Amino acid sequence: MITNEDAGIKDEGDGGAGFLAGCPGRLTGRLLASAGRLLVAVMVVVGLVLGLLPVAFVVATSRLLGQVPAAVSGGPGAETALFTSLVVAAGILGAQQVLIPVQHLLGELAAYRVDGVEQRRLMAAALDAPVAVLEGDGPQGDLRVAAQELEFGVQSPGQAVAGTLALVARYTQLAGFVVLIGVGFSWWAAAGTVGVVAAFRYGQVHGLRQYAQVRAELSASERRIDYLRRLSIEPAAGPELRVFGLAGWCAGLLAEAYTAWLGPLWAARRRVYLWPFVGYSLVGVVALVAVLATFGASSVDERPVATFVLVVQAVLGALRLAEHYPEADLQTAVGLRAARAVDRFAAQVGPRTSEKASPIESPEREIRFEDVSFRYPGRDRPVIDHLDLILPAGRCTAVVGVNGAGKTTLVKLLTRLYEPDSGTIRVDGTDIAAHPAAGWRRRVAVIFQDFARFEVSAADNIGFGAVGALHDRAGIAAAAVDAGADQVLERLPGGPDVPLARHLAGGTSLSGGQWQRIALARALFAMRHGSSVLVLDEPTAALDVRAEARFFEEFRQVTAGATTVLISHRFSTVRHADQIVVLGGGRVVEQGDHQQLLAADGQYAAMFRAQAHRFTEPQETV
Ligand SMILES: Nc1ncnc2c1ncn2[C@@H]1O[C@H](COP(=O)(O)OP(=O)(O)OP(=O)(O)O)[C@@H](O)[C@H]1O
Repeated sequence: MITNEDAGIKDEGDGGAGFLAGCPGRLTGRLLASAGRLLVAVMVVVGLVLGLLPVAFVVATSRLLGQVPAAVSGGPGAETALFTSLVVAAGILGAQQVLIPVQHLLGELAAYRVDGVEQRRLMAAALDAPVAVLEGDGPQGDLRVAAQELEFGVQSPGQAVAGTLALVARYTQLAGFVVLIGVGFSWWAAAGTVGVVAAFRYGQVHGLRQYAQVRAELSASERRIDYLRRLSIEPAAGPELRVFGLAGWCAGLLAEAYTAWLGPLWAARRRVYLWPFVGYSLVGVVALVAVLATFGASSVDERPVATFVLVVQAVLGALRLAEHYPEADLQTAVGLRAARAVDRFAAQVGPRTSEKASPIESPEREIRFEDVSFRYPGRDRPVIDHLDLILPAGRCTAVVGVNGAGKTTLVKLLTRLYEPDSGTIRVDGTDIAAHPAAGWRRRVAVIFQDFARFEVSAADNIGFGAVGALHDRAGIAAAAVDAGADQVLERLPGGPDVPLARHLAGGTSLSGGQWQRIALARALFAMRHGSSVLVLDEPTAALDVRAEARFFEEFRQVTAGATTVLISHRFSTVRHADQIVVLGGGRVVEQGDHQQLLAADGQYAAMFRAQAHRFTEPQETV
């Protein structure tokens, strides 16, 4: 659960809560650097000019009005002076009209650059993250927030940077008007005007920041809405939603989730945004009345018309700056949220590990689990509990056990997707944790129970077993033959290069068993390119009986010399393994070959007989 302190919403000086909110803090500083110094410098200059132009316009038009009496009375050169002032005022107005789109374009460019940098950081961290981090609740929330904001770019870090730079124009303009009031009328009135603007702005910005904080606190609700929305529109659960008549249930849950999200949001909006805004605005109105009363009390006769008009325009111009800034306020209040999420996520992932680590030696004697224990984060009981196990090199070890016994977890430890809490996994005496994980993984080919189905061609799906050898089309074809996937490839409507995703142009889809053969071929292709440890977690669960029998007939030949770990609930295949290990309670409870374990008449024998019984018992006829 992410607290507000974790989320860094209040602190960090990223703008504070004052009317100058949005000014660069540490985080904004880093993001500004991503936009590029030159671009930021140009934007600051454009902002300064854009801020000064309205002030200059007020001066020019006041001067123009001041020149009218002389022009009317026909004084020498008065008409020319009037015309010059008119041209100057029009020029200023024109320059403003030209610069506003320029400011907008530069802002978009800055946002694009900053979001690009953040997006790359996020993707690098996500692809580098240990599975344990990726599966954690907090990191998942951060990933979602960051990916969503960066993808849509509405209130993204880049927009926060663009918004921050847009404030230069606003506050330059305010400073200009204040100077005009000070010089043209009184510095007390100037200070009063600043006070009015500050009060209004504080109400606006403070409220928005509180609102952003509430949004951050509701991220769990947002995630639930996301899940339900995806459930409703994506094809994965579509068939079951329809067959079990779950559409109404899904719609109801979605409505509930929206209410659970919007209720607190609306309440918070009233609490933190509306009422403080009303309060600060009242303060502002009182100060405004005081300023205007002072001004009204002074006699027009005391000052030239031009000065009077100048001050009136300056006061009104400054007061207009007390409004909500659509180009900056929401962006600076919410936009940094994704950048903080990227920072937090990257901090949990730690420094990047090298993909280029050289592979460590293949096992010659054994892979040994020594007193290994492991507990999933948040779980109170260990899944693997002081486990000792030897996997002889070049032999096939089958691992069996009831559902939830920890077989897949064993594979995750072997492939270093998780690290043991205690104990060591050694390859010929060397601790695998002593080397970069990538170096060890290059020796391991694995098919997980829920293997990946990449939305690329069948050939690439196989080639991803050794991505550096993707060009080895003959090897891919041979691996496909070994896995019995050659017929799948041959029957593909557009050949092996059509994408295996129906929503892609020319794409097609495969059956579960066909996919499993592709995944098998992927692991076997990896074996052709340097992997020597083969891990198969339920490799034939989706294969028909003939395909399974054929696979295991050829399996020994294809995997000859490889250190193989085979997890399966099918005892017809397990029985051929050189060694069979029964896992229970996180430890090895039985070990031996098929005959030895049958003779021992323990758990294995009971499980084997139960399964064999199902196939040999005569079926009752009705
Ligand atoms: N990512 C996870 N986070 C928390 N607990 C997990 C996680 N993955 C698995 N577990 C738990 O660890 C235990 C062992 O799971 P594992 O998948 O290793 O079992 P298994 O022996 O492979 O089961 P099966 O035969 O059903 O595939 C189960 O109780 C499961 O709930």
